[in-house]
Amino acid sequence: MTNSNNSIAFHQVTKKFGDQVVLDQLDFCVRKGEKVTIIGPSGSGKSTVLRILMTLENINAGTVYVDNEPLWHEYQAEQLVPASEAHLRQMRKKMGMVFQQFNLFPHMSVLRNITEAPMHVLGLSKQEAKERALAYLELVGLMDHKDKFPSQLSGGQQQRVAIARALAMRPKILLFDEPTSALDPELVGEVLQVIEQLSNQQDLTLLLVTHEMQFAKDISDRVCFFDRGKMVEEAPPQELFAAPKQARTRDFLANFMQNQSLS
Ligand SMILES: Nc1ncnc2c1ncn2[C@@H]1O[C@H](COP(=O)(O)OP(=O)(O)OP(=O)(O)O)[C@@H](O)[C@H]1O
Repeated sequence: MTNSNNSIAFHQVTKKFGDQVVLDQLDFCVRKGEKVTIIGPSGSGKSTVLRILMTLENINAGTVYVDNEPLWHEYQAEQLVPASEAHLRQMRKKMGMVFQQFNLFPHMSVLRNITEAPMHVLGLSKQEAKERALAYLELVGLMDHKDKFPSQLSGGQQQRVAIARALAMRPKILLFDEPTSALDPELVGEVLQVIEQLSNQQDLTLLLVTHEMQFAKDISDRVCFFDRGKMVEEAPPQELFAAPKQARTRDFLANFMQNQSLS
């Protein structure tokens, strides 16, 4: 299963909540530098994939590899054993995540929201963390807002801060969980624009869960359709959207188009 081209690999991963099987012996890979979107109906396990990667959820069976190292396990005497907290801490540094609900610290300025983790997790000095934060604020177009508090920003601006905060940890892999779902429609574009800019960074691996089909088309190298805890179909966007091979993918896309035209 380890393949030096892979950034992320799920090998026969099962995840249950009680009796409910949410991921069902899932096999799924993302190559280094690849930009992949996961689409699929509500409850199909899309966010669970991201939460497992961020070590927010454990798995019941199978193995997850990040950068060719097992995430939820580690090797001891060439045997895979459950991961220690130290191993999980080390692995978490490879990834950053942007959540639907921004999750900024409300009592901290925009700048401090971004400098906290580089200082306390990576051990950067205050000055180094500040320089890094300012560079990413520039990238997301929010330099003028560095001293404001999250409540003084629009949802779109808050999400751009959240992206800068994730980038400031210099992750190899960036995960997005429906980053525009909590935004008013007029604020969606500015966030998508920043993500689109990131999608041009060759060595950054992007994995996005989204209901924005046009966006998935525009930025992805590959789109994966999930249903009932399995990956039903995967293809470059122009193929998957124009000529889905599986009936379940066709039904999902047809339903989606119908809802769009009704709304
Ligand atoms: N902490 C939890 N405890 C119990 N059940 C959970 C938990 N987290 C997720 N689930 C259930 O697991 C299933 C998959 O959830 P998940 O959030 O991965 O779906 P999704 O495909 O991202 O859906 P959506 O598009 O609605 O966000 C759902 O039925 C959900 O109710």
